[in-house]
Amino acid sequence: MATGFSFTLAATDGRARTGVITTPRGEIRTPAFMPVGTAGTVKAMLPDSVRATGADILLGNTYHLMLRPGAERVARLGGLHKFMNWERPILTDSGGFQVMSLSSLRKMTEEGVTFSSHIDGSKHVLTPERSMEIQRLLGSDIVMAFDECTPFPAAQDVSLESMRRSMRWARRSRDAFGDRLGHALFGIQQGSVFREQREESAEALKAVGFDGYAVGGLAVGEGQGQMFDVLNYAPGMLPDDKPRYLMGVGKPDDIVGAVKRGIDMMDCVLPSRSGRTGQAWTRRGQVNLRNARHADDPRPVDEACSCPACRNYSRAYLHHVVRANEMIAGMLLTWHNLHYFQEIMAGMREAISKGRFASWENDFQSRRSEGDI
Ligand SMILES: Nc1ccc2nc(N)nc(O)c2c1
Ligand SMILES: [Zn+2]
Repeated sequence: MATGFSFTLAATDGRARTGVITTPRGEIRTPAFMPVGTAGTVKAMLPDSVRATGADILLGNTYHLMLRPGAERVARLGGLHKFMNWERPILTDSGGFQVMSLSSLRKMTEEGVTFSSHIDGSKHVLTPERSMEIQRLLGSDIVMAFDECTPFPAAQDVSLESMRRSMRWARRSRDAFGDRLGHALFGIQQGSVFREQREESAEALKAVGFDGYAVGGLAVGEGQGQMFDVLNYAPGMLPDDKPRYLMGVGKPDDIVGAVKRGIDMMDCVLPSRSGRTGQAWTRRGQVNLRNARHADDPRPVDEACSCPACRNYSRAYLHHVVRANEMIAGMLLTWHNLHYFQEIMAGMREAISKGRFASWENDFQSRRSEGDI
């Protein structure tokens, strides 16, 4: 156990939980949503703005930062926190998922993965040991074990072999991580949509021992129905006194459904990526600001929202700057979306602490009309 890192459960309501992860760089209120800062920036946001939306922690990526500007360079410059001017906790993904989704000329062996950079074609290697070294060089507070995200769909035997390799890599990650005081190492459960494989993976991870446990291998195209089917049992296989992190999720109703099933942490590019394409997520559904019907609308995106975009700008203005492809469009809509996602998390934390999650969820679902509003 890494001292200086701890998780305290404050309340549960059904399978939903709320609590606090304490780290030397600050507290993380759970359930927590992590904005994605892939290459050392949450796109279109200043770090202070990210904090203003209510984020306690953000996510960085081993794959992107090792390729550019390079992990050793970031370390020479004082580490990722100083480099990107974010002094609160950072969780870094371990790279395997991004290698498989972004790089070319990949070759996977028991040792690890060799690949060519999607930026300049240069050759690179990622192994559990190198991934731990990169995340240490970055100064990551929460390090993810090096795994293979089993592609979906996968035949049962293919999934089994993939999961078992990830479990061998989890052991190597733990051994290479050492005991970085104040830093945590999270294991990642695999096993696709196969219950007995999820069970075997959870047992293997518990035998190694981690500071937190992620549910990996989901949000890979299986759809919400199958994801929830797995979440109906997978989180419960993981230790209940450690944080449970669902990777790559998701839309607002995915997030609520995951917390309802026992998930404590999530990350997704959705609020920032969709903000850059003119999409606003609101408590009543999605608003596509590209749509001409907003051209003369003096109202804010959401009257009930206190973010700078809703306080100071009309839909007409946002429609204009989106259509004109002005930078402020991505800035304002990213800020609004991240603010709204954090509002969902704050609402759930409060509801769980008061034993009112069911009525909060009912209210959340009833406000959302389908389609554009
Ligand atoms: N949907 C996702 C997103 C990110 C992931 N990262 C790792 N390391 N492993 C997985 O299974 C992921 C799945
Ligand atoms: Zn807003």
